[in-house]
Amino acid sequence: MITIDQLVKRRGSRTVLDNVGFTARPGRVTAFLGPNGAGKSSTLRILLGLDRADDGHALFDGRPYRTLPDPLRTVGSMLEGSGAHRSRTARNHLAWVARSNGIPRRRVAEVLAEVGLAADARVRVAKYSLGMGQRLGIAAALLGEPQILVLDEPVNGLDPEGIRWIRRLLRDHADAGGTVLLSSHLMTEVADVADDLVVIANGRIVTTGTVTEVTSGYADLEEAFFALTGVTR
Ligand SMILES: Nc1ncnc2c1ncn2[C@@H]1O[C@H](COP(=O)(O)OP(=O)(O)OP(=O)(O)O)[C@@H](O)[C@H]1O
Repeated sequence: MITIDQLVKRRGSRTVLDNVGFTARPGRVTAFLGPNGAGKSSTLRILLGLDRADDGHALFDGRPYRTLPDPLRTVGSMLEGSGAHRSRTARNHLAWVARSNGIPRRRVAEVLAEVGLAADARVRVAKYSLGMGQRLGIAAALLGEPQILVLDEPVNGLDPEGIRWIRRLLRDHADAGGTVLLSSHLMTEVADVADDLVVIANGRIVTTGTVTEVTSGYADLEEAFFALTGVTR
């Protein structure tokens, strides 16, 4: 379970997160949705201990990320692509992440197969397409077999087959009892896979609920998104 409570983040005189609060529950795919600059990455960075909040809490099963005894086995995350050095191969990168987190080496081959990168495991990351980089980032997130997944824009750069694949992966993870939180700036991208939506605009949560609850009363998914976030077409 992910609990975000009254999160406040200021940058200079600007409040980029204004009392942001929501939960992401086990067995559910929760999509964190909002236009560019709404505050999604800022929230996820605080959740993952990469940035500090000025106020509020962001917790995994009641604990901040920094205090988790075995973080990669509890939470798998991906922010801004793979995070791998360009001169490394996918295999080297994952082996390094596994080694530095006490994860058995056999997991490297397992996750490479799971994300469809086995044949490209010895290719340097510099030669990867955007979609392959996303797959590598997801492979790293899966290494520790975590119960919770936090993924920032995981669909970004994936082709239609890749999008179908990630939706299946996230659905299966939640169906197996996992907690999945993913961010997106496109309602149409997540409506098929998400159970719950959390919509943010200008640093404030504007609505939360199931996909049906959030989109009812609107002509279509895009209409709902534009109306809720105040984005004008
Ligand atoms: N390091 C930073 N310094 C100053 N302002 C920042 C910084 N990072 C983010 N911001 C500002 O905080 C606000 C929220 O940005 P954030 O990246 O969290 O939005 P987002 O919803 O993730 O958008 P996107 O979909 O474009 O990634 C924006 O106005 C952004 O300009």
